[in-house]
Amino acid sequence: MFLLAQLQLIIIGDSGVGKTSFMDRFVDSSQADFRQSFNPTVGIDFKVKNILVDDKRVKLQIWDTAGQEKFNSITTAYYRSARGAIIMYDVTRPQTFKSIEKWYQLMSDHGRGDVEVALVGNKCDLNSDKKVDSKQGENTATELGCHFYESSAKDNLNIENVFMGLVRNILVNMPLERPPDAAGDRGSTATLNLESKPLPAGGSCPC
Ligand SMILES: Nc1nc2c(ncn2[C@@H]2O[C@H](COP(=O)(O)OP(=O)(O)OP(=O)(O)O)[C@@H](O)[C@H]2O)c(=O)[nH]1
Repeated sequence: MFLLAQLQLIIIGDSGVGKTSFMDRFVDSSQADFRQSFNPTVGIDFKVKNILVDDKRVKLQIWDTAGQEKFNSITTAYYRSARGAIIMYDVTRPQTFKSIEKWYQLMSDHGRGDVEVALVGNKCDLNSDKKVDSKQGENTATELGCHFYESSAKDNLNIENVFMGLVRNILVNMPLERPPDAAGDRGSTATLNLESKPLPAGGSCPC
């Protein structure tokens, strides 16, 4: 049976942690030139990517939010429609790690009760400047009841694992619609009973 899901995911976290770079890398992994310059997001932006998860077609709409606090009233309005949220910090800036609590609280206040969350420590390519230990990230993820990864948008490390892991966890509990061209009975729905696949071993950065 060919099933289709449309999912909205949102990326939140302090300004400069790498949210835009992370989304851009996922949507276009062949990106030859990593953008070193920093152009803070104004308000909110989104990109779409179709993916195949365990032979199911999924259309992802990824919302990239501005990390600057002055945009919070705009960005939180988008939390409600997100099935999955990536809360990101920068492993070289402890202040961005401290902010996780604030972002998680905002998500709890404005998001869906069943939102699936992934905690991501980005910029793990900057190993010599790393100031937030992987263990701290793991412990916080355990407290929040979510999965933990370290990533590098620059070196394209762990990015696909984050998105695939998040989507798999969402799909386990989600009824999927058959696309009209594949369903004899238009508009009918089918419940997909996906087995929860173990997340890739070692979400931590190998660098
Ligand atoms: N070394 C390194 N630099 C990164 C990485 N990801 C992003 N950067 C750099 O960090 C800076 C900020 O990246 P952005 O992706 O614009 O950050 P953002 O979180 O979207 O920022 P806001 O839009 O203000 O919320 C840019 O100069 C990027 O080149 C990474 O994995 N490694």
